[in-house]
Amino acid sequence: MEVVGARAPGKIILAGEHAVVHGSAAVAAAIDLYTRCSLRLLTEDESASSAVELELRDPGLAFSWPCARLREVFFPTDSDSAAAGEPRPCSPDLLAAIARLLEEQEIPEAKIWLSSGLSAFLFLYTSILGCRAGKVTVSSDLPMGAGLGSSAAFCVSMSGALLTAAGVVAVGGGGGKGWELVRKDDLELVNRWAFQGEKIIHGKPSGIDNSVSTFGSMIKFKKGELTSLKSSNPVKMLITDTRVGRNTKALVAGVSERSSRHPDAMASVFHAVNSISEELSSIVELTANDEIAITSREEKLAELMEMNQGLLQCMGVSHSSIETVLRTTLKFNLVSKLTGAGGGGCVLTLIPTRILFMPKSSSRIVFAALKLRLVDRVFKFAKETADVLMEMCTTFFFF
Ligand SMILES: Nc1ncnc2c1ncn2[C@@H]1O[C@H](COP(=O)(O)OP(=O)(O)O)[C@@H](O)[C@H]1O
Ligand SMILES: C[C@@](O)(CCOP(=O)(O)O)CC(=O)O
Ligand SMILES: [Mg+2]
Repeated sequence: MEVVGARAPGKIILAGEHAVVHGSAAVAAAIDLYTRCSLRLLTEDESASSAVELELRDPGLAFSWPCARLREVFFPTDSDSAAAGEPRPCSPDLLAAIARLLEEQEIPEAKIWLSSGLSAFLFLYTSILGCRAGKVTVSSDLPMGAGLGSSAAFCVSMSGALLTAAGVVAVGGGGGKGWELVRKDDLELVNRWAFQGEKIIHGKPSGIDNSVSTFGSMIKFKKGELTSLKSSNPVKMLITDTRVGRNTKALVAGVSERSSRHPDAMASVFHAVNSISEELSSIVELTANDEIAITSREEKLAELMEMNQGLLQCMGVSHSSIETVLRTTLKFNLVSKLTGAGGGGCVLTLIPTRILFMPKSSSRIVFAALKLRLVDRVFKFAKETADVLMEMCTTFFFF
């Protein structure tokens, strides 16, 4: 049995990160960068030592767990009791046992952040397939720990591959093309399993990242409810990666701690973010027939992004690297906000149509100047090489 190229996209959050964990609305869109997962169940002949193997192409690491050792940890009392049909959480005891199991692997200290992804992998694999020998290969276009939802894309592509190998999800059942190839019920099952994986990586995820990665397109998300947003006018964003590493779990926990120290003030912040997300989602859905000029629509979007960024600062999740990108883009009258958990990671800059409609040569000059400044600034504090995430031509996302 072989499943090839199950893939799930990363995302940007246009408004509402962190507040969404506390019940506010948020708006997110899938982007054209993917994590891919392939899986081959091994027969006894192929796997003499009978093991579960994982190859992570991007960090360039491979892991292997003997099935007998997995059985001791995951099914100590009886035979395999994987039940792919019903997603369930990983108990704290099991999580602690997985952490001990991972100590047996020699994960390089510089890549220790992979542990949470490996824990999610082991939990999803054994929950869905039991301790059957198999080889899983993962590759990704996404930077990890940068706010573009690599953890969710990892869990969604993994759950999709595992559930397909288990024979629970059928590719082609939904007819149509692309996402429609998998039936809606099956996508929902993939999403629910991926959420259990995200819980291992994020601690307390809202579910927005796995939902937009599973269902694609642009969504509004509030308290576990997803509304699909239809936008006929493209919005273009530049994504800049500050290359300052951070960890979503710690940032989400930090906001919760601030919220328990200042419950009333933080409730007001979350309430304000909710209003911003609601207004932003109605603006992106405006059609060409609505009587609002593109420029005034973009001005409103920019203002909402600016307000959201201020509130993210209030939550304590901005960072000097993010502030540097904000100041740099502001010199060109462009508005930016962090996206994802913040604390470093990626920043979104709204690129208004007025720039895109400039004669080609002058718009190129603006872009070149912007890019140079960003590279220059980002280079200074990150001490890294040229650091704008992608070339201009590939950083525009059309919604
Ligand atoms: N391709 C992958 N292989 C292994 N682990 C991954 C992969 N992608 C993401 N992860 C896990 O997700 C973590 C990053 O998730 P997170 O801190 O939520 O940031 P983000 O989701 O914004 O990239 C990584 O530290 C790793 O544990
Ligand atoms: C901060 C948060 O709103 C988004 C986190 O996104 P990312 O892992 O930084 O890509 C957390 C969540 O909603 O689960
Ligand atoms: Mg994440």
